[in-house]
Amino acid sequence: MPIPPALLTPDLSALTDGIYPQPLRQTLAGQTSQFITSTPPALASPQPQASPVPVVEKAKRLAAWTAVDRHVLPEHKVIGIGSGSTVPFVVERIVSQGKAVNKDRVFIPTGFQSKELIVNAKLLLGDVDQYPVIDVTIDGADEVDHDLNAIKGGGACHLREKVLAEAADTFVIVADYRKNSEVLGTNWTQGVPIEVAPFAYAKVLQNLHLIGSPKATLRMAKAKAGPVVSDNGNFIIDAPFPREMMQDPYTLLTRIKMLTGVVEVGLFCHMAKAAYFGNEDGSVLIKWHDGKTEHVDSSASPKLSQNDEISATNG
Ligand SMILES: O=C[C@H](O)[C@H](O)[C@H](O)COP(=O)(O)O
Repeated sequence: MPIPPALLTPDLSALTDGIYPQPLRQTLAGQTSQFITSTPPALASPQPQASPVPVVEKAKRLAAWTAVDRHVLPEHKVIGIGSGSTVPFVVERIVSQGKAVNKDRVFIPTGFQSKELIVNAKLLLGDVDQYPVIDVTIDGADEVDHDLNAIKGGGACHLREKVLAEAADTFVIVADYRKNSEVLGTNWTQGVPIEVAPFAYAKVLQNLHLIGSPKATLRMAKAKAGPVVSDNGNFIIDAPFPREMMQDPYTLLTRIKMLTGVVEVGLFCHMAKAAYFGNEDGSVLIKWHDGKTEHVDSSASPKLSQNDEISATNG
């Protein structure tokens, strides 16, 4: 199986002087994962060659940095951190705001991956049961429509993600240009992620087939025999629906949620205040909840020069 390219690692050197409590346990730093950024292990010489960052990764980073610059302000003390491959860039930008501002903040994860990101960045970790009111949550998405409705759950994290989105005064989505759609299901064709109680999965599947998703299937794990199990111990079903049903995601959400055995649906309707899309040309498109759009051209968007190259440490 090809090893995915390493994601860029935040420069944490400024945060290691003892202001932050040391982790109580060893984390997964150094392991290769699609989602976890960590300091790579020391490599024997010769040093690996730098290779250009793929355009999509730059776009994710631009979206994440721009959103952090605008929404994670010094007065914000409780911050929700979403899941996925765009979110490491959110943490990277927050770390770059400096230890003075970060020492009074607590960060709430949406799952195992974001918990590792927070701990590895030596930021203070909290949980939503301690902090049910969050100043701002920033998260990725699998697809976002013209009304800022989103499909989420490609990484099976949407239950906790929805709780943190709801708990937040401000919920902001960050993504690359591929996620920007008119209608959900256009680019993200594998279906709406649905978290279900394991013992009820067959019944939920049957009911999903009946309400309009004949191809709904249980999500199977890639490097394990059997189904994907969420951070909450549940199964995930992916349910593709026809375009006419995806055009009204709120109605679809309520229908799916009514099925007994469903824990949460990866349709986020009327939740986001703004969605930031990094573009291939270095610009950022911002879609606001009131229908307005804003275009930050490449000359005004955050500069990526310092990290334009990525070490091919996994190569
Ligand atoms: O369960 C996973 C989440 O909903 C992610 O936020 C979503 O899949 C987007 O991930 P990425 O930023 O990797 O596209």
